[in-house]
Amino acid sequence: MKIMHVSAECYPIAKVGGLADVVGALPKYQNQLGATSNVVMPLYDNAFTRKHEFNSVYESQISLGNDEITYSVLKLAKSVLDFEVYFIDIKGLLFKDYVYSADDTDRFLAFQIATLDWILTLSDKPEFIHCHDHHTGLIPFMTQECYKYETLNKIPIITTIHNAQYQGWMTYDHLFKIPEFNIEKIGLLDWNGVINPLASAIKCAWRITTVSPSYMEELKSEANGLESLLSQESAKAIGILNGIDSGVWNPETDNYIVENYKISTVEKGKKSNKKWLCSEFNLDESKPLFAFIGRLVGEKGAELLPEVFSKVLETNDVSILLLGSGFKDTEAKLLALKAKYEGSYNTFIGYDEKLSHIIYAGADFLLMPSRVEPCGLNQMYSLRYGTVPVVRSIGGLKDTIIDIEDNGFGICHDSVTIDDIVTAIKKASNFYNNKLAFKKNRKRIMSIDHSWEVSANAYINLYKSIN
Ligand SMILES: Nc1ncnc2c1ncn2[C@@H]1O[C@H](COP(=O)(O)OP(=O)(O)O[C@H]2O[C@H](CO)[C@@H](O)[C@H](O)[C@H]2O)[C@@H](O)[C@H]1O
Repeated sequence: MKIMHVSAECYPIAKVGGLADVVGALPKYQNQLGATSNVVMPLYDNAFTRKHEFNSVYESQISLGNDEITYSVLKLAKSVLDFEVYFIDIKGLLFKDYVYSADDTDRFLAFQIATLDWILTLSDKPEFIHCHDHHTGLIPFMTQECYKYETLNKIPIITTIHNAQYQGWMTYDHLFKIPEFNIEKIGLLDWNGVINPLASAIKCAWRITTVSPSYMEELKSEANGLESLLSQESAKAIGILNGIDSGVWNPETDNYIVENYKISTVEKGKKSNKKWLCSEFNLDESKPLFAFIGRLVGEKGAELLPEVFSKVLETNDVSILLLGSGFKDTEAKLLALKAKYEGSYNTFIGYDEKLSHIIYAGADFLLMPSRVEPCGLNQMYSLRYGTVPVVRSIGGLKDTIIDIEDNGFGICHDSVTIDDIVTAIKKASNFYNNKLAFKKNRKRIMSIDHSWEVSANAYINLYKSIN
């Protein structure tokens, strides 16, 4: 079975969020199941590409409207991953020092066209093309409707929605950049009067998946405008829970963390990591340490955090550490709190992979007060590192975390309000003080298995079900 994943991100090559983690792990686990699964992605100007050498396997030109653009398909000179990655290199357009920015429309249009043009030339074509999010959302339409890709129209296209909030909207000024098709089919691109790549993918892909079963259900009533479309197409849609790469996210072997540990040494291991964090960020290690890691955006409930933290720190004996970036206003408010709560609160604005691993290892609790959470990986990483997730029960969080009061192992709250989040933190704090139960729970959560094996197989079965 030959599968080609098409994605804007892939760990460890280029990561903005959870999409990279999934695309960096799923092909590896599919290969372990006997498939030949690889990835095609843009070549960016980043630390990974500067550190590695590439060979060109194909060179040609695409038309993007009136422009003729030269592109190359590159491969790593020496394979460093457990799957093959093909890079679409377009100088001046894709090859930038960022993944996403204001010029995404042309960049990802060019990426999709170059990818399909190149696949057309392959003698050994993929049997399934697996697209991820709206950056690849026009591929199902183009293979189905564009004349030049007619020979690809028997290849099943699967689209996975990692986040339906972002849809890649573009105005009709861009229509002429899409390779020629029967204009009567224009409705397959349209949603509410604009070209909507995610909506188009939902209409045209052979199968739609979301990254958790609950998120699939929730999208039917809340999908940033796509509710009715998702309900209409629900017969070809399924939710498959993400896994985690247990090779990368393993406290026993993780090279990033201060001291490695396993279930039998969890108390000592976590203590060393917490000590390092508390000394680095001037926090009191005798108090329970609550952490937040993620994009500071509305979906994650991030703009409530400054007020939540103030309320909690006024009356509770806790330490809080935040790692993230996003809304400038939220960043400024979070930074401003530092002076007031010196010694029990700190925040690191930015992206730092190594620090995120140490936080999963050293924190006692991980906060995820998400408004929307298609799956969420942070809670699964934190379980593996013996850190108790404090989550809002939604999407994948609902599918993976059970509250301690329901014989579970995490702390859950129902709504995203300041009061609800503060109450959940207080409940977590009380749980921390019940030392025996807390320690027992750490061992319990570390043994929960969320590795990719099961989900990678679910995708293989999905491909097989297409005929
Ligand atoms: N400042 C920072 N420094 C270092 N690391 C940081 C960081 N901010 C975030 N990360 C890392 O980025 C990843 C975030 O993954 P999530 O799945 O939680 O969220 P995201 O919303 O990006 O993904 C979307 O896609 C994924 C994958 O399908 C879904 O799980 C999710 O619900 C959906 O919103 C984790 O590996 C986390 O450690």
